[in-house]
Amino acid sequence: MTETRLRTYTHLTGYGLATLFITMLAVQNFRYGFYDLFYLASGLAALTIIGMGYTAVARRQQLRAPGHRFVMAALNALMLIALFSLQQADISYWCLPVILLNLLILPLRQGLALSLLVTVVLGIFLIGREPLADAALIVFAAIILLSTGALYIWHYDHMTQSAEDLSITDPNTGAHNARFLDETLQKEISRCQATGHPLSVISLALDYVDETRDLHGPAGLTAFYREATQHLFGVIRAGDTLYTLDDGRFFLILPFTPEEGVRVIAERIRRSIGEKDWPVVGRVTISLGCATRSPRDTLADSLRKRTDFALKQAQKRGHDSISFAEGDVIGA
Ligand SMILES: Nc1nc2c(ncn2[C@@H]2O[C@H](COP(=O)(O)OP(=O)(O)OP(=O)(O)O)[C@@H](O)[C@H]2O)c(=O)[nH]1
Repeated sequence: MTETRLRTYTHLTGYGLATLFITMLAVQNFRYGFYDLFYLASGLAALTIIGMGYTAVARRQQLRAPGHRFVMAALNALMLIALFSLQQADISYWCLPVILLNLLILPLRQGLALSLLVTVVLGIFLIGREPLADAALIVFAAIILLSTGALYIWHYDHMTQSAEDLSITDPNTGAHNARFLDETLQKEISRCQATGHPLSVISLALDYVDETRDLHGPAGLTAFYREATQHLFGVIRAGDTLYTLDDGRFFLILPFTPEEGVRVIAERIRRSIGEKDWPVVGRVTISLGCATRSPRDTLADSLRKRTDFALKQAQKRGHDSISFAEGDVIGA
């Protein structure tokens, strides 16, 4: 299940349960003739129903959906205004589920800020009206609810983020992995089609891999890939992204980079890797295949194929060289 769909279900369930609970309160108060509380509950129920409608309408944007902020702000404001204007201590219990609903519906910081505000206002109201022990009990319950809910949601957010990072990161090098490459490259291509900005890519491989593995073992090769990743991160500019592929190749996506630009950066990378004395493996060389997106490259796959072909050309013509998808070669 995607995060967007999960949030849609969570928001619908949260608003749905709140609507059920508040409607029961409305009916109960109507039966006993507490019309003020009946009107208050009806107003709150109307807001939670609006929240459900908004969730359904904006179901594809649930990760951002700014409308929830307004619904929840109105719900909290109505509750606090009623607390002071109706002067009924019973309403203080209604604040408890609202605190939980804030945390469930809003992003953690906003939910926490709103719930803290409700708790503080609730405390001020109760201390002025109720015996201290009763006031302390309700405020304590609100704080327990608030901290448990916030802690749980923080933990969930953290776990989701870690799982997401792990699924797109190569565990050895710390760069992004092949799965994320396809996703990002397709997005970059679509962006270029819309804006007309240039886009270039580089496929990069260590020369004489088998010999290096024989000489220094798989651990030596792994150490080189790790070091080279850090080196490349230092060479490329912000906005460029680096990927390590399963066969030991590196791939670079260079947004806003025209053909002349990719020639500059490719040569810079080739030279800087060749000049460095690497731990374990010592001096090494690399080959690079480069391509700049043409209007024919509407799919990530076609741009990757052209780049891989250019890399093969570079490797065929002698190592320590750069080949461009058009066939130009510079270097050794
Ligand atoms: N994507 C990307 N392009 C680069 C990088 N370095 C150089 N280029 C390209 O090469 C061109 C010339 O780069 P440089 O020789 O460093 O000249 P520059 O005037 O300092 O480059 P910028 O001010 O970064 O545009 C740039 O305009 C870019 O298109 C890099 O790290 N990443």
